[in-house]
Amino acid sequence: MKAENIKLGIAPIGWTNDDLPELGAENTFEQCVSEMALAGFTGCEVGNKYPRDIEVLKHKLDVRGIQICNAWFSTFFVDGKKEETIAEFIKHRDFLHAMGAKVIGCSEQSRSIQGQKKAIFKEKTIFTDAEWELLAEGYNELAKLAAEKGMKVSLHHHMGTGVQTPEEVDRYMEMTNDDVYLLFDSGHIYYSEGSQKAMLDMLEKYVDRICHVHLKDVRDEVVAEVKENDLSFLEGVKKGTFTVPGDGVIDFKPIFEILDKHNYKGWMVVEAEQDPALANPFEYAVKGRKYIKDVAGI
Ligand SMILES: O=C1C[C@@H](O)[C@H](O)[C@@H](O)C1=O
Ligand SMILES: [Co+2]
Repeated sequence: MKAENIKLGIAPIGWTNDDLPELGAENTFEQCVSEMALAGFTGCEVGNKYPRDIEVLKHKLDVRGIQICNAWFSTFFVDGKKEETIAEFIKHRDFLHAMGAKVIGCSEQSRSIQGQKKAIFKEKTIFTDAEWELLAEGYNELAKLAAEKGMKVSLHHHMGTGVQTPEEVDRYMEMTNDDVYLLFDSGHIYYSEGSQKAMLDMLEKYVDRICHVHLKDVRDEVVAEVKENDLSFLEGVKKGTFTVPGDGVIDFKPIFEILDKHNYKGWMVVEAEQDPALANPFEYAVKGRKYIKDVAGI
């Protein structure tokens, strides 16, 4: 890949999982960001243990050569919470802007089952036509608010949410304006469809409206167990659904080729939530970084 186009980050979720606080409770913020830098990354997303004071956070990241590139934001437009979502979004946008980030990765969490004890393959939420209108209207508005600060808003397609499958991503992309973007997460689309082709088709189709990339690998044998036993998303995470690129079933070479062919400019963020007691986060960060070097040449 063209090194000048790409910045490489890693998410803190491999050290401490905010969705499952018992995973990695022992890992400190300092350990996490030091190990990210030591593994060869220059950016990261934001976790619950990060200091919220902008100057303190900037300092602790600057000395390690790390910058914030994005942070998750939950929207609730379908639940009818437009005003609350927008008020929270503005605070989140301003925090990210102060930290120097250019993108805001959102997820529509209305009726999401990703944090619930429900069978992830059987009980996902489906939006009605009227709910899709609420979603699109909300994201069109977020894009304008992001643009006020020279930023881009994106939606993270995600297991267990109303925007998970290729058809749902198509609908989101069709119903929103061209200044509303997609956050591409290799692991979530592979998990949803069980297919490398579906993952690449989605990337190729929307690459020009993708403004942020999560690199997540998947263990097929864990997905099979999740399906067979009607496990929830988080039960799967604990068992090791996800891992770093190069450690699972996904071939990332064509992902890198598509991004490169279309001159994608931005961040690729390794995001591999798994139990840090079983998968040492530093060692897995090094492993993911080495795979990217070997396969993408950067
Ligand atoms: O971007 C993400 C943020 C996490 O909290 C989420 O559950 C994970 O799977 C993901 O892709
Ligand atoms: Co992600």
